[in-house]
Formats: sequence, C-alpha cells, structure tokens
Amino acid sequence: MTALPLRADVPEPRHIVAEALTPAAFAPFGDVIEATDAAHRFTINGGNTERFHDLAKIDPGPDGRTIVSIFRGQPRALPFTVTMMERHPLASQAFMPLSARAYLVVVAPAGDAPRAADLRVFLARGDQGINYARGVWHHPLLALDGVCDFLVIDRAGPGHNCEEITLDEAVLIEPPR
Ligand SMILES: NC(=O)N[C@@H](O)C(=O)O
Ligand code: NI
Repeated sequence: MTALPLRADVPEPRHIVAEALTPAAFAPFGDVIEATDAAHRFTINGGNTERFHDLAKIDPGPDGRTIVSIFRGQPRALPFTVTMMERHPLASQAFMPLSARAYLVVVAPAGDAPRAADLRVFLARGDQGINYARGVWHHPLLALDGVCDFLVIDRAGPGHNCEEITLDEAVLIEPPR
C-alpha cells in the first residue's frame, strides 16, 4: 500500500513535549503554588497546623476586586492542538487543583502576541497550583484524565480583561514521555 503524499499546503504542526513544572522554570510567567520546603513555612494553631505562607502575588489590578471561583474542566485528549492563546491584561489569574489530577499549562511571556515558537508547555502535578502574572499569555484550562475542579483566584471589575489571539501556526502537545 503506497503512503499517501502529505499535502504540501498544510504545514506540519510544531510538536512540544511538556516539561515538569518548577518555580524556577515558571518564574518568567508567575508563581507555582505548592507546599514545599522552599516555601516560607511556619507552625500555627498551637502546633496543629503548618502554614505555607504568601505563595503567589495575587494582583487584581488598580480598580479590580479579587474573586474566588471554581472551574470544573472537562478533560482534553492528548495529543492536543493549541491554536490560540489568551491573556488578562488587567490582573493575575491563579488555578489550584481540587481534584488532585495533573493538568497542562501552556504559557508565553507577557508583551507582544506570541508566536508558536515562544510557547512553553508544563505538566503540573495535582498538588501544584499556578498563578499567571498580569498579561502573561496562556491557553485556557487544560484538564486531563477526567473532569477536574480548580479553585480560581482572579478579578472582577471594569474593563475588558480577556484578549485572545490565533497563533501563527498550530502547536501539537504530545503526551508526556
Ligand atoms: N475565561 C476564563 O475565565 N478562563 C480562562 O481565563 C482560563 O485561563 O481558563
Ligand atoms: Ni485565563
């Protein structure tokens, strides 16, 4: 059986394999929210409780109000094709998994609209949250393996706080190796 010729007019999407989420790797995009030895941690409540203190820079913007919501995400199948990105120019946005499942985080630096080559893909563990700093480009929630709930901390207030762009080329996210 002869292989069908690839269509010359349809470019092969860029392939990206997710990398592990660490505070250092994610630093250009915001904060990783996790209870680790690296956090400013101290005991409270007479020794019953440990506080992992001040883990994310929540930024509601100059005239915004910080709000807390729950997002219930349907799972995405891998490989997943990224064709768009969004940003919140007025405030940060944080996601903390409540379902203890891994999820994907696709980001690009704040500033000009990203090209596909600018994207970074992280595989977050089910005990790691993330906080996108104001204006950081990201893909909307990418839950995996089942319906997942996330606590979300972002902004309510005047102004348009969600801008979307279509990428110059599609990006295929492979299953983690
Ligand atoms: N639209 C909305 O609130 N969700 C997105 O911002 C997202 O990052 O999932
Ligand atoms: Ni968002």
